[in-house]
Formats: sequence, C-alpha cells, structure tokens
Amino acid sequence: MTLVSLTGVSLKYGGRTVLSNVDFAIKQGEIVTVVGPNGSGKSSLLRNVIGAVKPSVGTVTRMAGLRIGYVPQKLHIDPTLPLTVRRFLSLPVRVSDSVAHAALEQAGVAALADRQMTNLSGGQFQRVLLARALLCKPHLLILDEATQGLDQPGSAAFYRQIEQVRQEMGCAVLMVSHELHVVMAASDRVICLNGHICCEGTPELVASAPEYRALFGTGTQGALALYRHEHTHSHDHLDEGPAA
Ligand SMILES: Nc1ncnc2c1ncn2[C@@H]1O[C@H](COP(=O)(O)OP(=O)(O)OP(=O)(O)O)[C@@H](O)[C@H]1O
Repeated sequence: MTLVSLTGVSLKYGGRTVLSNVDFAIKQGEIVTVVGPNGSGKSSLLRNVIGAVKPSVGTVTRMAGLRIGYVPQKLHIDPTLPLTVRRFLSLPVRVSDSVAHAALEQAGVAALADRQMTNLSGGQFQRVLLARALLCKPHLLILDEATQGLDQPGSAAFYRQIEQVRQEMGCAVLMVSHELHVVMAASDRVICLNGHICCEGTPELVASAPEYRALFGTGTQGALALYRHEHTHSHDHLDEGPAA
C-alpha cells in the first residue's frame, strides 16, 4: 500500500528552484533514506511529504487517514525548566501512562520515564523524541538527521532501534542522514538527491552508481566528498545549483 506519493513535484522558494521534477513514493513497511549534499533539498522533500509546504508544480497524494510521526534534528529545551520525560510526552496533548510507557518501551528507553529531560545523554534524548513520534502509532515515521551529534556507535544503535520499531509496528520509515554507510545498511531503498533525484535503488546499487560516487566519493563514508559535485549530467534546470 502506497502511503505517500509525489508526482512531478517542483518547489520554489521565492524565484529559486530547490526541487525539480521529483517523483517519489513510499510504501507501507519500507525504510527509505534520502542522502544528498547540504542544501540539496532533503528537508524540503520531507516537508512536501508531511504537507508543511505545497509544491509549486506537481501533486502530492497521501493515503486517507495517514498518521505521520516526526523525529526532528534537535529540540531545544530550556535547561532551567524542570520537565520529566513522562511530562514531556504529555505535551502538548496529554497521553495515558500506558500509552507513554508503550512508546518509551518501543524506543528502548522505558526506564527513563522519571528522568529530567535536561539530564539525558544525546542518544537518550533522541530516543525520547522517537518515543514521542510513536505516540500516534504512525503509519510513517520521518526522521530528519535524527542522529546528528551522536557518535558512530550511538548512531548505529539508534538505527537498529528504528529497524526494530519497523518490525514491531510495521510502519514505513523515511529518513534523511549524512551517516551514509550506517544508514544505508539499515535502508531498503536509498534516494540520492541534488535538487532532483540523481539515482535511487537498493543501498548496494546506489553506492556503486556513478552519480552517487560523484557526490560522495568512493570511500565507505565519503564524508569528505560531500561538497564535491562532479556530475557529468547537467543541473541547468535549477535556477541556482544547491551545491556547486
Ligand atoms: N523557508 C525557506 N525559504 C527560502 N529558502 C529556503 C527555505 N527553506 C530552505 N530553503 C533553501 O532551499 C534549499 C534546500 O534546503 P533544504 O533544507 O531542503 O536542504 P537540505 O538538503 O535539507 O540541506 P541540509 O543538508 O543543509 O540540511 C537551500 O538552499 C535552502 O537555503
């Protein structure tokens, strides 16, 4: 069952095109990762999926009654504000203890309910954000660079948790990440974005695609090559290339 599909989607901010002719769909139970350089339109793609922005051209179709859980990059909480994990989960909508406990359990942090939010480690904090996203029992879980600031073992553990959540809840997962090899291993499908979809497919296929290698290099991480952009194909249709 297709949860969300984008057909021929272009998005302009002011006069500037940030997404161009994007066709994309995500089905129930799939884990899809979007990779691409800074400014390549990854968050904009997620915003189209969520419905936070409307495409300038093209259509976005969502399954009727679709529930989306969103895990943000980070969330600032005033360090002077006393706020337990349990209370945080009841903001802004109150949830029962059993619902809160189930979500914390699914996120692997059931023991943290009474802890202060400001005392959590980075990894614990992201799992609490994951728990919050699970409260609505989402069909689709969206993560925007959810492991930024975690070390590599922490990130890998977080993605294993995501895989477990998918298995238990059967939800689809759409995520943006820069930790390419970690995330690619956890993905069914990878989309390489640079204003348009450069290439997509299984992680193995994308990792060996010339378009992907031009963006990310040939190393396992390719992080140093993030800003290199040596495509042979043209980006002339973009008013301004997102990454020169
Ligand atoms: N609300 C906005 N108004 C105007 N321009 C915007 C807005 N949001 C994003 N942009 C621009 O659109 C382009 C794509 O941004 P987007 O955040 O989608 O990229 P990204 O791939 O997620 O980047 P990053 O990896 O740095 O998070 C960027 O050039 C950005 O400056």
